[in-house]
Amino acid sequence: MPRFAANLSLMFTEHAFLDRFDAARGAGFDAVEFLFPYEVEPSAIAERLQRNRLTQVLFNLPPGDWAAGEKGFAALPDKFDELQRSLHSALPYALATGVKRLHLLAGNADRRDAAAALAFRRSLAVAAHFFAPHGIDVLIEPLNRRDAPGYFLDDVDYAHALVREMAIANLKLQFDVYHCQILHGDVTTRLREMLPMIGHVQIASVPSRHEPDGEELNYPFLFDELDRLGYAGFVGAEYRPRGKTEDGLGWFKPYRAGT
Ligand SMILES: O=C(O)[C@@H](O)C(=O)CO
Ligand SMILES: [Mg+2]
Repeated sequence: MPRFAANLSLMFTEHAFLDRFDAARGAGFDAVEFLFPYEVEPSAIAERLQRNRLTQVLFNLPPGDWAAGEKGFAALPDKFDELQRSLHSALPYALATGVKRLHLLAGNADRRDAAAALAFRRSLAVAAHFFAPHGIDVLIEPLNRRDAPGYFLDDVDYAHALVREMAIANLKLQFDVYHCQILHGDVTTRLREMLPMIGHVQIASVPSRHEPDGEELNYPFLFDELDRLGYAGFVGAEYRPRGKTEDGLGWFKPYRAGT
C-alpha cells in the first residue's frame, strides 16, 4: 500500500502553516511534505513533526523570489553563487526535520541553451555532493508548461535520461504524475521504465489539480501499480482541495493507517 504524505503548502490551508501539521495527523497522515519552510524557524517545524509523530518526506531548496516568478537557479549560469548559498540555507532545515529528499529547482531557462544545460548538470553534481554526507537525496522534477511556462525542466524523458546518465547515487527523479500526464501521458509505462531512478512520486487529478479521485487518471490503478512495481517511497498528495481539505479525503480512506 502506498505511503502518502500530505502536501502542507496546498492542503490544510484553512489553518496557519504550523497548525497544518496537527491537521494532517488528525486526518490520519503519517507523513508530510511542503514547498518551502524558510519563513519559519527550523526548530518550530521540528517540534510539530515530533509532537504529531510525522515524517517529513520532502521540501524544496530555496527558489529565489517565488512571488516574482523565480523558480530556482540550478540552470542559470550567472546564479551559481546563489545556488551554493541556497544549499547552506536549506541545511539547518534538513537537519532539524530529518528530511531525506530535497527538490532542487532548475529555474527559468531554455533547455536547448547549452550554457543552461551545462549549468544544470554542474548544479546537480554540486548539490548532490553537498547533501550526500547527510544521507539526503537531491531530486529534480519536470513541471508542465501550462503551470510553469519558461521553466527549464519541462520534459520527463529528458530528466530521467539525465539522472541515469549522471549516475550519482543520491540524485533522483521526482515523478509528479500530474505534470507527466499533462506533458506526455503514458504514465504507467513511464513509471515502469523509470522506477529505479524515482526518489519521490506526487499526485493530483488532471486537469484540475484537485483531489486524486477522478477526471483523466485512474489513481486506484496507479497506486496498485506502484505496489506491483515494489515502490517503497512516499506518494505526495500535492493537490488543491476543491473545498475544505477534510471533506475531500474520500480517496485517502482506504489507505489510512489502521483502516
Ligand atoms: O509540482 C509542483 O508544483 C511542486 O512539486 C514543486 O515543487 C514546484 O516547485
Ligand atoms: Mg510536484
